[in-house]
Amino acid sequence: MDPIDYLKEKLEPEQFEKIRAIDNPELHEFLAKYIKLLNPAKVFVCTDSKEDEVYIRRKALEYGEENPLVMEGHTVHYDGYYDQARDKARTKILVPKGVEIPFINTMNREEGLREIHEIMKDIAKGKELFVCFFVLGPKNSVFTIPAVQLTDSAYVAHSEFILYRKGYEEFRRLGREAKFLKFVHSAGELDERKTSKNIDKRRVYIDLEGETVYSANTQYGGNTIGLKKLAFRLTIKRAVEEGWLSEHMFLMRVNGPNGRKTYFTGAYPSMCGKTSTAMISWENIVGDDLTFIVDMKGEARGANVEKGVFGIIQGVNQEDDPIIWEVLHSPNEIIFSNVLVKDGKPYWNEMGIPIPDEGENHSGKWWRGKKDPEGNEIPPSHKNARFTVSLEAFPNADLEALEAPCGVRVGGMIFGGRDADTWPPVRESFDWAHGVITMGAALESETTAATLGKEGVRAFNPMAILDFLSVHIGDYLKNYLEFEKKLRVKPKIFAVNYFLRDKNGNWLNHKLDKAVWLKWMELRVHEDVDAIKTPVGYIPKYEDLKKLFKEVLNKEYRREDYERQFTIRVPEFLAKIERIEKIYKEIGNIPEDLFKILEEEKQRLLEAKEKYGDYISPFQFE
Ligand SMILES: Nc1nc2c(ncn2[C@@H]2O[C@H](COP(=O)(O)OP(=O)(O)O)[C@@H](O)[C@H]2O)c(=O)[nH]1
Ligand SMILES: C=C(OP(=O)(O)O)C(=O)O
Ligand SMILES: [Mn+2]
Repeated sequence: MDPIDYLKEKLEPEQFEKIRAIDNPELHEFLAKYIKLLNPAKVFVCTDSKEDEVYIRRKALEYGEENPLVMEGHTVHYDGYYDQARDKARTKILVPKGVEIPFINTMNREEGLREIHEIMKDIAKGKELFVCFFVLGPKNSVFTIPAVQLTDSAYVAHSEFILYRKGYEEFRRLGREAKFLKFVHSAGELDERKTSKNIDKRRVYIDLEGETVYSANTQYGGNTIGLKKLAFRLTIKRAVEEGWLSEHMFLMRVNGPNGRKTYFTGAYPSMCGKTSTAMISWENIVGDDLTFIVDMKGEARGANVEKGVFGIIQGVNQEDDPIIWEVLHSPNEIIFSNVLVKDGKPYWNEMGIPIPDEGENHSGKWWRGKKDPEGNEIPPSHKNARFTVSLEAFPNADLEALEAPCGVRVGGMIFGGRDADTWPPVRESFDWAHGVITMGAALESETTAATLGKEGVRAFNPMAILDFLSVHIGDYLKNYLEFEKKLRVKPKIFAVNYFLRDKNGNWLNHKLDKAVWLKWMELRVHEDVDAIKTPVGYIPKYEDLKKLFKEVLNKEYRREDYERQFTIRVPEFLAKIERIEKIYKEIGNIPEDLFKILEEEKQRLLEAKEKYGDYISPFQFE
């Protein structure tokens, strides 16, 4: 049967008309195929109208995937107890037979498609299926990528309305021209708490060839929100093929002297500080997770892929995060996930106020001391509990930059991770290639609760992107190195580390110190301050930081703190280079420059060691 005829027969006339209004046979074919396969009782098609959005929100409550909280606009959603993070093991990139890509969990495409289609057969039986249209990036711009999402979860659809720009009209405008991404999701059978029941059949399969991602038997946003980490795999591939950058980066404005606005991107692995950095009260957030960077007339221009925040709530407190705190306590449209609820109010770990001793959380009815089946004590909220809210709710959002069709000029790019013992808090690369290789490609970070599995293990994570990489790392790095040649004005590249510890495991920095590093980087982009040359890049001078600590945080910054934080740890740096070299040597197709640049860094470190010893005070280099 012709797809359009099938849709006419299956959908109610009002819904069918919405589909018919989009002149795109490829879309019709896709919809017909998956509506047939998933076999829902009912289909709802979302246009860009307010009513359709309200309908989704209402359905999330009606179907019990969300429950209202006392504050207007607030709801709570729970994911299953074992469905609280990204499932790396069961997330696979589908590739042609025989193809293996280093570090990437791949599967033979035909086999994967067969398996997922089997799992998804009749999976939405008895449920309502939502068909939603969005765009990645600002509308009608060089960044725009249209996407269609099928899901039987009103929670997923609701999250997407908060996080992405509506795209129905864009599909109508583009018609057959739309080169769109496709997402098919089903939460599968739900239990009495409305959480996915068949976790053993949880799958996230990414079909690069068909630009389609399938997600089944899971609800956690990192596994299900199509336009977020699922689309990211597809856009990385497009970017590498087309010569631009699709990155795991926040995008923010740092306010310099005399009203100067400088935009920065920052790539840190999940749970390593993207949202907390972009949210610093006196700077301005444009995005907190995903950024597209293209060259335009020789400038690197960045745009937020999204328009909302799916942020980690643990640790959000009134003192360090006054703006998020205020937003979370105002009648905005917010979905709280996997938090503790008592008397209709949400609570989370480390929120800086007393938390009730019982209530409801991701484990069901909860009381202090409750243990899970593995014997672990269950905290009030899950470590990876989140809030979902639109950027419009934030007084510190730079909404003009958010919607700018040409994006904003990127002045600096930052790489960072959880590193207890090697990298200083902030440093600047000698040039683009030095930054790309020694800061981006050499990034390591301790694993976190954002993915299932053991936490706190140091892991190779180039550009904070390893979990999402869909192409060979060599091709990805070549594209990065090539990108520089398109640029007349090059962003400076920096590395940060918020997570240095002393021998007793105490942090060497406060959570807000990052605000100072940002101001220093802003000055460096414009060469307003000098810096100290070390074997691993430029680091700040003590006097400049002392002044900034006073101005930004009204804090005294002691010489001994500076010295401890910015000591160049030669043995750790050398060990790291060795680990990184070994990793890259074991795989082919790596740009020669990578080994050359690492070797040069090693030689500089060895020379310094000869002269000053293993642990070198920053004052030695002045
Ligand atoms: N010790 C320490 N923890 C931090 C710092 N910045 C953020 N965090 C914590 O790191 C976790 C993840 O931060 P978030 O910004 O949400 O990470 P994202 O996933 O990269 O967006 C939160 O629990 C924060 O409280 C910091 O400077 N120092
Ligand atoms: C949604 C996620 O994003 P992040 O932790 O990077 O904010 C995730 O990693 O699942
Ligand atoms: Mn985040």
